[in-house]
Amino acid sequence: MKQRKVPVDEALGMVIPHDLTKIVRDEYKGPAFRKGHVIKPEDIPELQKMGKAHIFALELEPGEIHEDDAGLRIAQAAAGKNVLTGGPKESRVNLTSAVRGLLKVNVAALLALNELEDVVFSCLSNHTPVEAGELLAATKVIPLVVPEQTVLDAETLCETMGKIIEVVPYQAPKAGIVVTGGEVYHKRIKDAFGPVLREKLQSYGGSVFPVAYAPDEAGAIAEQIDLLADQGAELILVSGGMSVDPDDVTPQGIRLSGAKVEKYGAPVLPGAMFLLAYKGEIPIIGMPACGMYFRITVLDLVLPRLFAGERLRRADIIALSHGGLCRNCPECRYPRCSFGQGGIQG
Ligand SMILES: Nc1nc2c(c(=O)[nH]1)N[C@H]1C(S)=C(S)[C@@H](COP(=O)(O)OP(=O)(O)OC[C@H]3O[C@@H](n4cnc5c(N)ncnc54)[C@H](O)[C@@H]3O)O[C@H]1N2
Ligand code: MOO
Repeated sequence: MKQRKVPVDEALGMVIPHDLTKIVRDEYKGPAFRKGHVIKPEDIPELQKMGKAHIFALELEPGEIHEDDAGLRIAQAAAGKNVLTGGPKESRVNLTSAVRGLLKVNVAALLALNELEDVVFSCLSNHTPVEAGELLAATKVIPLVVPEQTVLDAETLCETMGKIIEVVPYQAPKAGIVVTGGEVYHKRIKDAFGPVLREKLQSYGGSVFPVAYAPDEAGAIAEQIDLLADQGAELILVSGGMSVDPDDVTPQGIRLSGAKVEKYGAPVLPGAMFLLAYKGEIPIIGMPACGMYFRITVLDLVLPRLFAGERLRRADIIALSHGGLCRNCPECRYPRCSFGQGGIQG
């Protein structure tokens, strides 16, 4: 790269090669002059007021690439399904989501990309639920000019290791709910769990069968699970009876329905007594009573992934331990917080 230093008062008609940022009394004001701006007579005193005695005209050598073009090419190489790339802005390129869904980060490829000299790619944590239009990631190169080989290496990496990020839209499985507990079944108290679970399922766009009820008997719980499965439920939540009382028989009921347990006990708080099983292809969740009392629980880490079509295993539940402790903030800002954002899961 060659840079020609030109005194500002001789720069009339020249092209500003990159954004010139104005800092007023230590306050960042954003670019005063955009890259590509052609200097007009009235700009010269303005540039001098900014303290610029010279501007630098940039001449790229063969095999070199400007930061804006490099950032754009890396962003385009990294963007998987449902990820949009914007134009370079102050030399960084933002990647946003085209849809509502689950962000998937190819963690191994992300780390390899950031190993490349002068490349930075920064993103939200793996498995973050995101909205359409939401900022997912940003990328840039560090110097003003990089060897084109750096960009070629980034492009090759995204071809061989896979795209860095994608967003999987939520599918809309038909879901069933079995509310357990003799006190509710015998109508001694009003069901407060069913409506909470129904609303949560519907928030991902799913349709929900009418809530089924069962007393604290494993056989009766299994029967309701079987009935829902026969009716075509593709996901079943079973509430309550998940703890250590003698009448907490929901895990037994789930097993009795023929479901195979992946994990009973999640390293997530709230949600420790959570259970995930599969009856054939149908995920069956045993949800402890905390799901009724707390707005955000383990269910909010697991449901978006099930709605995105993931088959979760024991190891996936164990991986939730990193970031699995809710701070129980006075004002909940989930998912804009560390809950469920360990980021180590591949
Ligand atoms: N000694 C221990 N006690 C508890 C433990 C433990 O490990 N050792 N774990 C605690 C944790 S963590 C949780 S979470 C809860 C788990 O509760 P369960 O899922 O077993 O909940 P239940 O016993 O069925 O109910 C608790 C409470 O909530 C009421 N309930 C339940 N379902 C409904 C409903 N559909 N509508 C209205 N109210 C409902 C129920 O009547 C009970 O009062 O256990 C901790 N304890
Ligand atoms: O399953 Mo419980 O969340 O730890 O309250």
